[in-house]
Amino acid sequence: MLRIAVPNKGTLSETAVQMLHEAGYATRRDSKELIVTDARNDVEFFYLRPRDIATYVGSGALDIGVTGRDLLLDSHSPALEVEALDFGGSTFRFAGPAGRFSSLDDLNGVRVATSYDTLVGDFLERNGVTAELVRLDGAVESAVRLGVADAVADVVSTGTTLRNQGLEIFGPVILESTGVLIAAREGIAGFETFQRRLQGVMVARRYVLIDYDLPAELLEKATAVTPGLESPTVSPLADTGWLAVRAMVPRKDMNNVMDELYEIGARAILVSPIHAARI
Ligand SMILES: Nc1ncnc2c1ncn2[C@@H]1O[C@H](COP(=O)(O)OP(=O)(O)OP(=O)(O)O)[C@@H](O)[C@H]1O
Ligand SMILES: O=P(O)(O)OC[C@H]1O[C@H](OP(=O)(O)OP(=O)(O)O)[C@H](O)[C@@H]1O
Ligand SMILES: [Mg+2]
Repeated sequence: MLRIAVPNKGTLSETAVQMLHEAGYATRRDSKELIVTDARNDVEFFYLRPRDIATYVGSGALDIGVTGRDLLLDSHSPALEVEALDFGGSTFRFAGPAGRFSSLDDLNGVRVATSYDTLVGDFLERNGVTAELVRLDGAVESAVRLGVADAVADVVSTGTTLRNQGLEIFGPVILESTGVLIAAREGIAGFETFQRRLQGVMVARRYVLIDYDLPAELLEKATAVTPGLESPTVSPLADTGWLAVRAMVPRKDMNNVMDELYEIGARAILVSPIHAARI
């Protein structure tokens, strides 16, 4: 039975669990449930703190996990990052009081608060900077105002939390992070099926199906606009001068694609969602 670690709290949890649900797996019914056995799919899910997941997977106690790249690197776990997922994207940055710092070198000799002291320590060391790291559990943006640090290093998404504390980003990007699928090792039995199911959910979210009718002589032009994954499906209409065309297009592009197809001469252009996919 495949043993999978899932975040039980925090930013990654809800989206990760929703993704498992869409991929056809059993999920917990209430937030106190820590283990869910999905016998039909031969998988067992362990709901764990996001920060601990890389440790469980890296030790081999669990086979696979969903966590953040920043948490994986901060843990120094030997777990392998196998795939970037479509959620939990953030940037890891230094920030300080407006105008106080301008470059990484300005951090020499100052106190930097962070919940990711290993990640930040490694970065500073690689760059030859010596700072005093102040390890905090969270809400590190308050550390400067409260006087326990001179600067912070933390996850930035919209930047609202920093702004509200009068802090400004400076220096290089420490890390571009995202939700990731991690594995204890290569070649775990059942891993590929699990991975394909998650990929299927991501594809179903990212793409839509487009159908349209087209005068036959315009097929080449229309194929250039909707090349599909392999190539579009083309079927005859009862009127021999016309074709019906179907292809996948990125959801974010669908309105531009519809406009372009209409201008070329396509009609009856319809878009529908994809509920599930195996690519
Ligand atoms: N605002 C955000 N937007 C996107 N990803 C985020 C955000 N905040 C955190 N993350 C990502 O989520 C992961 C875990 O962070 P999160 O803060 O949710 O966990 P936690 O700190 O353990 O939980 P909690 O904050 O509830 O104590 C990290 O990979 C981080 O990069
Ligand atoms: O750039 P923003 O959109 O403002 O988001 C970034 C904030 O979100 C996370 O905090 P979280 O709510 O997880 O609290 P924590 O710091 O206690 O973990 C992160 O640690 C930042 O503080
Ligand atoms: Mg947090």
